[in-house]
Amino acid sequence: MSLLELDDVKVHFPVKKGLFFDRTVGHVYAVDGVSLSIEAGQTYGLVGESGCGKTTLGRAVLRLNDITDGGVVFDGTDLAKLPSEEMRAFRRRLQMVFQDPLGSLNPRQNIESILSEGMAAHGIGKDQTERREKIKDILAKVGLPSNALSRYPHEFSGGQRQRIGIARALVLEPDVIICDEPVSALDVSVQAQVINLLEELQESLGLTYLVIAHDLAVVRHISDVIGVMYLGGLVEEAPSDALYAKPRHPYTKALMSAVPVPDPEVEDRRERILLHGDLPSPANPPAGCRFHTRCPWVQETKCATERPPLLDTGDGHKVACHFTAEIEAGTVKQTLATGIEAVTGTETVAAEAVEVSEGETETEVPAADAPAKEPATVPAQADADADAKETEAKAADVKDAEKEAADATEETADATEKAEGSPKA
Ligand SMILES: Nc1ncnc2c1ncn2[C@@H]1O[C@H](COP(=O)(O)OP(=O)(O)OP(=O)(O)O)[C@@H](O)[C@H]1O
Repeated sequence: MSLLELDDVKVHFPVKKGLFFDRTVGHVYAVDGVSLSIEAGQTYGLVGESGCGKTTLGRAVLRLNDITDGGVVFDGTDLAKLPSEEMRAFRRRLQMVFQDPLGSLNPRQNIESILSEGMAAHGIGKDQTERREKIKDILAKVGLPSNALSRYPHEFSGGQRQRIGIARALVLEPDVIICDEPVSALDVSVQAQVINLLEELQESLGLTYLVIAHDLAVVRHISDVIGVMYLGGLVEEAPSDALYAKPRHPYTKALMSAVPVPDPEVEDRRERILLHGDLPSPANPPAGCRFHTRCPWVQETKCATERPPLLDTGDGHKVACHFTAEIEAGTVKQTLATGIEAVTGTETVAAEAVEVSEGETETEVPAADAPAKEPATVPAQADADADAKETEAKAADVKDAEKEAADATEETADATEKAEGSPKA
C-alpha cells in the first residue's frame, strides 16, 4: 500500500460578500478532485503554473487548509476525517519546507531556538542538551557548521537558509516532507545543490517527498513520478522519464515545449506550442475539460461539456483528455490561429502556421517571445469573479501569516498569536 494516498481531494474556498463577509456568493475551486498516491521512499513531483492549486493541495495534506471533500490516507489513516487533536501526532510525521526560507524563519530567533521549538512541542529530546546534540547532527547532515546554532537567519545566504528550513523539518524525524517550491527563491547556481541535498537525505533517511514546483526542470531529476496540474485538477501523471520522453496531454506538451533545450539545433527544430488566453479563474472554471479554453486541439464535441477523467493509457501515463489518441494519430487539427495572432499580432503568420498544420500533428510555430507558461491573470468577468479576486487577495495575506506560523511553531501554543501578528521584520 502507498504511504500517502489522496482520493478525489477537493478544497473549495468560500467567496464571501457583505459588510462582515457573512454571505457566501461563490467558491474558489482551488483543488477540485485530485487523486494520487506516493510510495514510501519515492518522490512525487507536482507541477503546474501559478494559481493551479499546488500549494493548496500540499497544505490540505497537512490539514493547514480545510478539506472540502475526499480522503488523505497517510500510513493507513484518513487524515481528512481525523479530529484536529488526533492530527497532532501526524503533524510531526508530515513536514513542509517552504519556498521563501527567510520569510518562514523568525529573524529574532537563533538557529538553535528555531530548530528546538518544534522538537520541544513534539516531545523530541528529554532536555535542551539532548536536543542540541540532535540539532548539531542534523546541521551536519544538511551541510551547515555546528557554530550555526547561535547565529541568526539573516547571517546566512539564501541556500543556507533553505538548508535551515530543511533541518527544521528533519529534526522532527518526519516520514514525508512536502517541499513547496523549495528552490525557486534561490540563485540558479544554488538550486542544484539544494536539490542534490534533498536527494541525499532521501536516500540516507528513507524520506518520501511531495515536491511542488512551477518549473519542470526542477522536478525532473528528483521525481520518480510527476503529476501535471491545471486549474485544480491533474491532467497527466507518469513516471518522470516517460513524461519527458513523451508528454501526452496538450497542456503537458505546451509546458515541455517552453523548457529551453541546451542544444541550439534541437532548440530550433523542436515543436513549440503556445497557449492562448489567460488561465481562467478558479472561481469560475470552464465547464467540461478545464483546459479546453486554451487547448490548441480543442474539439467542438465534448471538450466543452464533459470533464475527462484521469485515465490509465496503458503506457505508464494517466491522461485526462478526450482526444489523446486522435491528437497523436494526427486525426484532429490544431486550431492555432487565435493563439498565434494573440502572440504575434499578425494574421499572416497565423495563416501560414495553419497551412503548415494541415495534415501534420506536430506544427512548427514561429518562435515568439511570449512564453507558454504565462503568469496567471484573472480575467475580469462577472461580479462573482471580482469578489473572488478580492477574497483571494485577502486569502493570500492570511495564507502568508498562517504559513509562517504553522511552519515556525508547529502547533506550539503561540502559533495562533504569530499567525495573527505582523510580518516578521
Ligand atoms: N485561503 C484562500 N482563500 C481563497 N482563495 C485561495 C486561498 N488560498 C489560495 N486561494 C486561491 O486558490 C487558487 C490556488 O492557489 P495556490 O496557491 O494553491 O496555487 P499554486 O499553484 O500553488 O500557485 P503559486 O505557485 O502561485 O502559489 C488561487 O486562485 C488562489 O488565489
